[in-house]
Amino acid sequence: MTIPRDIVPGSNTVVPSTPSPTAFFNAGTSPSYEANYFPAVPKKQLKPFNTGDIKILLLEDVNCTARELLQKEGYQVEFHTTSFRDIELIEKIRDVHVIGIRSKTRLTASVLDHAKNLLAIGCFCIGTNQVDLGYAAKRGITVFNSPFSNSRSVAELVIAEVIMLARRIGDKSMEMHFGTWQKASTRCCEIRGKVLGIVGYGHIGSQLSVLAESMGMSVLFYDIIPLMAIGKARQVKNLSELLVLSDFVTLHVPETQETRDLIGYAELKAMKQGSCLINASRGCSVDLQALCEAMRSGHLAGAALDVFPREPSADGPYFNEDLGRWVREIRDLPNIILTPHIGGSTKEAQEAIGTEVGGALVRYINFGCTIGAVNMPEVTLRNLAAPDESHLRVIFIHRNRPGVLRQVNDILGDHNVDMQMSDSRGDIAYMMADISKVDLAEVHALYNKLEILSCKIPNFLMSFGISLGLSH
Ligand SMILES: NC(=O)c1ccc[n+]([C@@H]2O[C@H](COP(=O)([O-])OP(=O)(O)OC[C@H]3O[C@@H](n4cnc5c(N)ncnc54)[C@H](O)[C@@H]3O)[C@@H](O)[C@H]2O)c1
Ligand SMILES: O=C(O)[C@H](O)COP(=O)(O)O
Repeated sequence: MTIPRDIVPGSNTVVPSTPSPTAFFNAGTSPSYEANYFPAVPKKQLKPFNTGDIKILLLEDVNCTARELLQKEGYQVEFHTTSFRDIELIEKIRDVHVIGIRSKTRLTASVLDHAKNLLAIGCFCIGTNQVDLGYAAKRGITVFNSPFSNSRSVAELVIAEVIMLARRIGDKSMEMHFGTWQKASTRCCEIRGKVLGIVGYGHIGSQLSVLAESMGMSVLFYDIIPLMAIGKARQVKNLSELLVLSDFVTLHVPETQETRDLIGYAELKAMKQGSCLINASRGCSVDLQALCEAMRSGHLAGAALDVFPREPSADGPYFNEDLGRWVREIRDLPNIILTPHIGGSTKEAQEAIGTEVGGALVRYINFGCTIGAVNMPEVTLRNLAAPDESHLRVIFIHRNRPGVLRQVNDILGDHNVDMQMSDSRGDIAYMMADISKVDLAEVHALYNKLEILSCKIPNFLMSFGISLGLSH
């Protein structure tokens, strides 16, 4: 169905001659309603858009697989290798419909408030702690990530680090670079027969468990939920038990309130004399001052850090304060491997992430499908065998309150509803319906009614319509 540009006054949309998905969107909440709880975003005008109107901002050198995929859909893609902060980020995000980021770009509530057109966020990584997920949901903004495409890369890095720490390779390599030949076996050991303690037995932790056992290590793990152990690994009851028994402790937990300073003075003291610590999860999980002291006293034999309390937004020389307090001291200590957050930075992982998150964004924009979303109910409908221009998909995102669906269905009820699905996640509800046999005038009337409803109800977050005939 071709939606003419004059269907809504004020639209700049030019419908391309080759058919492409065409949609409407409308976002906003009633400013007066529970302003403290739900964001008061100014009401936006309902306007038609087609793929050529969709503006996508990709930051942090998101892989070219994603860029190509999104460009192929006809979206306008702006690409940057670095992350942005504060005013620069706010300026960049103001008009875009989609933003793609990795772990560095902080999308806080105050940044999101400036993103008036934002429909979706793609986190081209595993972690989503850099985004205020709850606030995004309250703004009707759907967030996607890649839950496991870089797990193997992180697990391989950790195995390498276990061996490097056991053989003090970081220091020996540095000595050679600076002209010293120092051949010694003192404080060097094999990893065979040693105990690897994994904290967080999710995608990365469990993958690492397999690799470590195949190298002859014994694996213990601690997780807040009971999990099936792989191979001969064994789940321990608490963190203390793991710390006391392990030769190498490695962290693979998400950033949460509970994992902040997970390893501090008491935990380091509980670790075995001469053991090593590896952190490739998030910088805030280890108290660096405590680590410095544990290393200086000789209680710990080594450490590997891939993540830091703060991280620079661009590549190049860094100052200690760019990474957080105690980094200067850590840089001077022996047998500490420092890497610039490269756990997931491999060709394989980045290509897979680009395809996965890029694909999820295309499915969301073109079909409203939220499968894989981390802050929205996961909703989709089966593909129509032969959709034509009379098929329209309507998406209505609203607060999960009694009566809203009835009001939406009162409007849809005037049409032939082929399929419908709605689901909720906490306070957010997501309704998707496919209607058929609608002509252009009816689409116009339907959207007028939905717009009037969205102005009247305090529970409205976002709605859009997709012409299924064109998106196939
Ligand atoms: N260095 C890197 O480049 C890199 C790459 C990928 C992921 N990461 C980080 O690693 C984290 C883990 O990744 P994943 O894919 O294995 O995640 P995951 O969600 O699959 O697994 C995390 C596990 O940690 C457990 N957990 C949560 N809180 C815990 C706690 N307080 N104590 C013990 N266990 C706890 C969970 O139950 C879960 O089993 C990510 O959240 C991300 O921050 C870093
Ligand atoms: O969360 C992740 O996947 C990792 O921390 C990797 O983040 P990056 O894509 O910024 O390297």
